[in-house]
Amino acid sequence: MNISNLKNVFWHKHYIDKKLRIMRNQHNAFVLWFTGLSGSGKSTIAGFLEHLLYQKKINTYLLDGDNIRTGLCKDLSFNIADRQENIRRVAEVAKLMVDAGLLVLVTLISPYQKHRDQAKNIIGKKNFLEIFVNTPINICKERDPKNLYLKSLKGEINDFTGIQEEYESPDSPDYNIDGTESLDKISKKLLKFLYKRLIT
Ligand SMILES: Nc1ncnc2c1ncn2[C@@H]1O[C@H](COP(=O)(O)OS(=O)(=O)O)[C@@H](OP(=O)(O)O)[C@H]1O
Ligand SMILES: Nc1ncnc2c1ncn2[C@@H]1O[C@H](COP(=O)(O)OP(=O)(O)O)[C@@H](O)[C@H]1O
Repeated sequence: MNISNLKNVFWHKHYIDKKLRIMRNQHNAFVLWFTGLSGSGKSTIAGFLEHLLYQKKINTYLLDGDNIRTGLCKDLSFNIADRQENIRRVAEVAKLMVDAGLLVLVTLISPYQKHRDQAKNIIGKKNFLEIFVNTPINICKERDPKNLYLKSLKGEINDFTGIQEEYESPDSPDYNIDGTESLDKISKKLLKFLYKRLIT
């Protein structure tokens, strides 16, 4: 980023702010950043959890990697620089959504700790929870609902996470999900973890 672009730009503080929105929503707003291998269960778990939260009248939005890559990030590839830019853009959007009073669920592979830390810095440490969907790669390969592991093993994809490209497990995630447990068990435990954090 060229800092000089911001020389003549001034932040405008608006009257309706996060504090007022949180008061009206009656729950806190922050980001749950789900990271894990392809096939680990990120989208399924976040979607299941969002359904439960909806029933409890929690205002949410789910930013899903595959979906975001059809619009906001459709110009980006899977090389390291583009993955970083993908994560940066999603972090900026998530930050706005937190300001809008939402509980934001982000599901991106986000394979590098450095990029996840950058997302945390953009969003703000107190509004960011790193959730590791910890599923062994052999199980992800067995699941392979989109045949992406198969394609990368056949050489049809050459930069697939976990095959040609690395996945760095989080150093110290805020929450660890055993991705081999049932969805029901995973989401009940997650709800319990979230409960006190959602209270205003
Ligand atoms: N080369 C390569 N590596 C990893 N993933 C690939 C690749 N090519 C396509 N896909 C599909 O893109 C989804 C991951 O996109 P993300 O935006 O989450 O990736 S990243 O955070 O920028 O690394 C990923 O979705 P999930 O399987 O849900 O994780 C795949 O469907
Ligand atoms: N806890 C779970 N137990 C069994 N299967 C699961 C579980 N979570 C996800 N799955 C299945 O695994 C596959 C990959 O899940 P998905 O949510 O698409 O992963 P990701 O978003 O990390 O790529 C899907 O077919 C999904 O139904």
